[in-house]
Amino acid sequence: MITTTDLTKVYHSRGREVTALDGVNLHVRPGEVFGVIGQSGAGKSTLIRCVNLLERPTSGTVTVDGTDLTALAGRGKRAGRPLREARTRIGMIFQHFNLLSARTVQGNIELPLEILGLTRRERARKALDLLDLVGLADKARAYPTQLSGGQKQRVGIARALAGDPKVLLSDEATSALDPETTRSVLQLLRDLNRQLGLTVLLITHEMDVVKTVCDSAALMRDGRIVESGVVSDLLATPGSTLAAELFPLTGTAGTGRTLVDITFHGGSAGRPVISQLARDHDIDVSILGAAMDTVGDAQVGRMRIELPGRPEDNDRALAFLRAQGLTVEIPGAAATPGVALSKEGA
Ligand SMILES: Nc1ncnc2c1ncn2[C@@H]1O[C@H](COP(=O)(O)OP(=O)(O)OP(=O)(O)O)[C@@H](O)[C@H]1O
Repeated sequence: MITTTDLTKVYHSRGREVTALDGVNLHVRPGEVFGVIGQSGAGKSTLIRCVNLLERPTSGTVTVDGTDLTALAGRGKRAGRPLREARTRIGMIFQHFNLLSARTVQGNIELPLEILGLTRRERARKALDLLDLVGLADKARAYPTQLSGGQKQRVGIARALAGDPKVLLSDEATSALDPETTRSVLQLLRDLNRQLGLTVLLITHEMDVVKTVCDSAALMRDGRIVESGVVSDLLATPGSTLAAELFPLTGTAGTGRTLVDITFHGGSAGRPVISQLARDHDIDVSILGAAMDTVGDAQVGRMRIELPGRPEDNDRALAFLRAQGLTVEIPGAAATPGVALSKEGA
């Protein structure tokens, strides 16, 4: 649904060149929620602004729903008609909502519909339908200042859906919201994704957002995508940075002992594997840390355990864990990226 090929953006600022995007290849499949995560300055905002050509990339291409946007003329407010039309099919929501304070909620949602040339009656009907969809049917006549942050973002979402887009871009849409409101807005995005088949590309600096709502994710650093894939595959990939950051584990091994990181997913998350390991192999297992959560619809988790003896003394125990369908890693040992993990440039 969204493909970027060798996307590069170089800014020229005060006689200096800043490479914000450095050959980004991204592939977002139809109907998925795809999260791009990275620290401040990694290039996330630039990427999302290049995807709908608010910024024109220095080189590379952006294809959305089969249209090569980079082949269409203009950019930002000076976009030519074909690009403007293509952009009406791409909705966008923002961290600070970007609502017009002088317009009512309904007036804000009607704005893109005015640009699309709908009649007053058509606009009103569509805006009220959209308000219903985002759970704000009773706020049509309110002004943005009378709304909470979560309600403002719901209006932003309704406005973004006015052009019946197939794609929704979200630029840190929950970063200004408290945790509970964040959860309800993410749930709304998930519902819309399922109900309307909407493809969502979101950027965030919060791992929790990826965990809660994303089917796939990419990690950005210094303008490059350093890791990407389906979240559940990443979790099962030894050496994945994203997996380690989604479920951070701490704890170091005592001398002559073996640290083991185990990832549980699918059916294995509910089985008493550790007690069986201790019983069947007659060893003492120390649990140093664990994190269980629901990713997408599946229970997943990671656990760091310590076994007596060195790794070579624990071959049978490690083989037992692998035979249970678990992903097993010895921290510090050389990682072998699995096939599910695409490492750019590798
Ligand atoms: N208009 C601009 N002119 C010059 N440099 C820019 C411009 N916009 C972004 N940059 C630079 O490009 C790099 C990537 O910035 P970008 O805003 O895309 O990162 P980000 O990951 O979204 O960070 P944040 O989460 O802080 O917004 C940074 O070094 C930034 O300073």
